[in-house]
Amino acid sequence: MLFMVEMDVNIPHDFDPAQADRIKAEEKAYSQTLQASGVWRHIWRKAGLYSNVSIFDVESNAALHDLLIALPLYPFITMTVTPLCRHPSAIHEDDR
Ligand SMILES: O=C(O)C[C@H]1C=CC(=O)O1
Repeated sequence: MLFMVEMDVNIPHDFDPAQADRIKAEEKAYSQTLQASGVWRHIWRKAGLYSNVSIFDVESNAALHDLLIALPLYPFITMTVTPLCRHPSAIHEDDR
C-alpha cells in the first residue's frame, strides 16, 4: 500500500540545540534504514521549508502508523497522510 506523507517539522526555538542535533542524527539513520529496505520509497524536501513529502510502501495502515510514531522527530512533526493508488495513465510498473 502506498501513502504520501507530508511532514512539517517544528522544533521549539528554546529546545536544547545539542539534543536537537542528536535527535536529527537518529532520524536520519532511521530514515535511511527504511529507505534502504524499500519501505520509505521517496523523500523530497519542500523547497524553503523544514518539511518533506515522502512516499511509503507498507503492508497496512497499522504498519504505517507504527513506522511513523517511531520517528525520533515524531514529537515535533505535524503530518498529513494521503493514501495513493495507481493512476490509469501511469507507465511505470512500480507505481502501484
Ligand atoms: O528533515 C526532515 O524532513 C524530517 C525528517 C524526515 C526524514 C529525516 O531524515 O528527517
